[in-house]
Amino acid sequence: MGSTSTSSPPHVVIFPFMAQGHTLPLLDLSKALASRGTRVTIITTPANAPFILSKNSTHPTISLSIIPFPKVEELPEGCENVNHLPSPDLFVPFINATKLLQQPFEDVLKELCDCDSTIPIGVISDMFLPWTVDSCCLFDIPRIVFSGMGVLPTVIERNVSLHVPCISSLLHSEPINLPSVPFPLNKTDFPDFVWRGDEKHPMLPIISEIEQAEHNSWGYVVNSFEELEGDHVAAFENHKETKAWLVGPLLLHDQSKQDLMNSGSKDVDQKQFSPYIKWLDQKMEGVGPGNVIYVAFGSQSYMTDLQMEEIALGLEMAGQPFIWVVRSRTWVPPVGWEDRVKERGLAIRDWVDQRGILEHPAIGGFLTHCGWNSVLEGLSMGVPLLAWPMGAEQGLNARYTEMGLKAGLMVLQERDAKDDPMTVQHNVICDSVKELIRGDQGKKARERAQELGRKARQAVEKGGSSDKKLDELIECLTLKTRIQGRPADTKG
Ligand SMILES: O=c1ccn([C@@H]2O[C@H](COP(=O)(O)OP(=O)(O)O[C@H]3O[C@H](CO)[C@@H](O)[C@H](O)[C@H]3O)[C@@H](O)[C@H]2O)c(=O)[nH]1
Repeated sequence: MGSTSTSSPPHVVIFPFMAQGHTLPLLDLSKALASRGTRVTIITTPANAPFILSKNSTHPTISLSIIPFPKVEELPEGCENVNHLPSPDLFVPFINATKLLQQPFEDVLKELCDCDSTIPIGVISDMFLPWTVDSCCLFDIPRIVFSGMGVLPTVIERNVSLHVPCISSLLHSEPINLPSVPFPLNKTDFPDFVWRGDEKHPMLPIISEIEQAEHNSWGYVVNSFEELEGDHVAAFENHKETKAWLVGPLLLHDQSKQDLMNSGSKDVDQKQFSPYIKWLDQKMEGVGPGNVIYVAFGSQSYMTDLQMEEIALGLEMAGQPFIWVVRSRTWVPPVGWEDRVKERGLAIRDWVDQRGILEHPAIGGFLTHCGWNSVLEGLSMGVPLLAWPMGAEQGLNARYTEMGLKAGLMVLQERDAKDDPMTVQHNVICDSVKELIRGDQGKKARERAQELGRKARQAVEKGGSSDKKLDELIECLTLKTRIQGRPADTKG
């Protein structure tokens, strides 16, 4: 058994899943690790590299290792990111294609392990890359899982499978009360294939692979913090049979903003002069703080043109200034709409700096699909949420925000006879926006969001709960390597 060289800094390999909602938090984690003296190698593919480089260019101890994305018949040529899939039906073929990254990934690990100073103390890889656990075993490197979600959805999904034998037979309106969940749920808060009891759903074999790989992994890092979800960590660890480190909100660790300010980098100039930030500055002068509603539904949601139309009309009717990130490639606004709202609305058909928008004092609320990153980003900036879940675990996040944290309101979405969601009408959107920005319930939600934002910032400050957990994670990995010997020492 060899001894750990004290001269080289600990080295962690990070392998994000190719979807912005999964990549962004791991880039934040990379920066947080790098700022603690850890060397980081991020694994990615050619088409994803420019985005990662644009976010990480200021950290000399973070490097990129680029492996080729496989050519697969079912996927459009050059499509290397879930956000560029033309249809959600291609999600499963995309996941299956990523399995072909295993050999090139192992080639990278081999190269790193061949040199004493670059042997990784751990690999942090996304849950959607379950096969990485086998690669890690091959080189005797601990694999740590990152799911992108919070703690509670996992605990809730586990509890429902234990306590509600046939969720699909429940009525939509029937409340589900689960032990250790302090608010009632509806069956449609769960992912579709869970509450519909669809045993042939193509995601099920993938979930089973993910669970098996988690079982063989060394631990879990979670983008959440003790003060938010600490009560549910024991149940989470119990279910996953592994230890969980709550190290979030990861976005708040980001020191690069400060670094950039100090270095006078052009990224800061770009941010200051981005048209929507200038527009928000003007709104601040005109209508004061907390009056603009920010509307965005993450990087993966799909919406009908009819629903887009209702949102446009609802925002117009609400009379509140708004910024709306429009992801649809097909929708065109109703005739005259743009002229009618041009004084107080901005519809952007591009990738925006969501965090930059949310931290602007003009923002008073966030109409969101409740992807976990959006929830954390809104709350970290003290912005109350108007929750409109659209899939995955978002229904659970939405219910938690509204009833558990009391930091948001929900858009009322009716369901048809088959329990499919119906188009939300413009008057519902209008009333919900008005209540969030100007109503009493919105005021209470804002106060709660601001309180949670303060707690979130404390968690990542020096000595805060997430700051300590991150130190502990590096320490445990380093110690494990010291005790067991470096992976290279165990080879032939
Ligand atoms: O123009 C844009 C659009 C999005 N974002 C960022 O992209 C991320 C989107 O993440 P999230 O809000 O979590 O939404 P999704 O992209 O839908 O996330 C997927 O991944 C999440 C984490 O696992 C899950 O909670 C969601 O259900 C799942 O849909 C956030 O950081 C946003 O700030 C931008 O910066 N600019």
